Amino acid sequence: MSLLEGLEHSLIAGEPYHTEQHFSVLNPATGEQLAYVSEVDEQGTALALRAATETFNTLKTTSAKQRSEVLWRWYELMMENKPLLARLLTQEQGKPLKEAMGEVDYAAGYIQWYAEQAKRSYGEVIPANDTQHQLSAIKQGVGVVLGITPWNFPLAMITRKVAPAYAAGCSFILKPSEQTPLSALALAQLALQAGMQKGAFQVLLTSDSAGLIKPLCQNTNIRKLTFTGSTQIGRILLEQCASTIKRTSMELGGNAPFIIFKSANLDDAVAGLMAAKFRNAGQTCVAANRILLQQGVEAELLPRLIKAVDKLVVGDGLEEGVDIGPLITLEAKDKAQKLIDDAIEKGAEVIYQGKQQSGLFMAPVILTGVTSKMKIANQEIFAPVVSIMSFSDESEAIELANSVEEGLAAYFYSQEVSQIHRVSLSLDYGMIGINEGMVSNPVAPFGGIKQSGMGKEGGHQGLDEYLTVKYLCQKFD
Ligand SMILES: NC(=O)c1ccc[n+]([C@@H]2O[C@H](COP(=O)([O-])OP(=O)(O)OC[C@H]3O[C@@H](n4cnc5c(N)ncnc54)[C@H](O)[C@@H]3O)[C@@H](O)[C@H]2O)c1
Ligand SMILES: N[C@@H](CC=O)C(=O)O
Repeated sequence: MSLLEGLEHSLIAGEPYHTEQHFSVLNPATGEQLAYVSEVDEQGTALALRAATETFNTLKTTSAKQRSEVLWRWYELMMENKPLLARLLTQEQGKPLKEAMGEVDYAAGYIQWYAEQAKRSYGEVIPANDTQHQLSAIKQGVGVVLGITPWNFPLAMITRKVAPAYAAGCSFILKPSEQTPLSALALAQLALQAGMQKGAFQVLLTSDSAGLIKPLCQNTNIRKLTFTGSTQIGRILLEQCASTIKRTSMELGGNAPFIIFKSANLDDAVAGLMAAKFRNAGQTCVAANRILLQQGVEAELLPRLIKAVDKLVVGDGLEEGVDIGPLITLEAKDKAQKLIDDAIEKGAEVIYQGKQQSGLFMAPVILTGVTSKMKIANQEIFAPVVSIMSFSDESEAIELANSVEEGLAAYFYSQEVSQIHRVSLSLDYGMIGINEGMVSNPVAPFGGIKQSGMGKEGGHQGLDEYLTVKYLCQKFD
């Protein structure tokens, strides 16, 4: 069977699960229906829970080496199917094909990393205070995991959860975004082909996330929830998990400052900003949301920025040469336009406006004179809009940067060694790009602080999210 056949049903205990209720998956570039997928029902959910619980027990009898080998095979299958996966991703999510190819590599990179890390969940021997005891700490899989993922990275946001969970010996039930379920199903089919147990990675499809997820959050068989999405939904899920004291990881929204100091190499800063702002049409959690420009560099920097932005091509991501695909929905485009209008009303100036676009496409916009009073500085724009604020000195830049409730990623450009040291320590963010606009990397701990969430994905830290530490205290006669 081709990878793309049968991507219409939830995948439960290794089989497609058919129901009568359906919802449409649309291509945001063309509006055409890509698939008409079935909604999981209560029976299907119960079946998935049973399979996940049984599989967690089976996984206890597998070695780390066996799980590592399955992950390696899954990685290889992803790479073998890279063009198919990338095309499907562009069709359901909209990002340009070259970015989709990059996401396949990035997503597979997490599987490869955790194939290696699976064998390294070391425990420790603890020196006892006497000679009659041996104390140690071992690590074990946390149990059945529920994962909920967004639409903006339909592959990578899944593999960076499922791969470490499986490496740790956990079974996983995924509820992907209703906008991008097909990539999730394709990933799960490849995992099965790679030899993953049938209940190890199951996918539940629904357009009623709230209805499906609330009882699962309250279910005692599920020991962990890992969520990637907005802060607003993260808050609701934390409340729902409180009754069963579930372990949680929360990868939530950002509002990244991108600070350009006088001492920066301005060509590098523009290149970094283009990557941090325009990847995925601005729809990334780590997108540069507030560009903080030191007074005095505008005259040199802005013409370079305008020149780079003017080269961007907006269009269907499947077309050659396209840099910016459609936004995910009309609401997303309307929201971005409202943020621009509010900023203009409060005194911001549009210094660049690309050619107006129809449908879900949006041309790049550059605004200057943005202040903290404007809505655009206080929420994720999630669109190709560069929003520029200005500051006079380093302490003002840090105060402005830290003035929001989010703390996911921040970026700054400077060539002064002592300034780099000071600013790195002062920014209240989980990830800092220093003279670099792209921080994402499977080998490093990705995650935010403050209201951007808790927990890490990637790095050796990402495995610990799925492990519990058990202390063993053994007495000798
Ligand atoms: N920190 C990170 O690593 C990271 C990565 C990617 C995206 N994000 C954030 O995700 C957001 C964009 O994604 P989105 O629009 O899909 O976010 P969202 O919060 O609307 O939805 C995320 C997921 O939650 C589900 N969901 C929605 N309401 C729910 C409910 N009441 N109960 C249970 N599940 C529910 C959705 O169906 C989707 O699968 C942005 O805020 C972005 O910053 C964060
Ligand atoms: N862009 C992030 C995901 C958030 O949207 C990443 O690179 O992993």
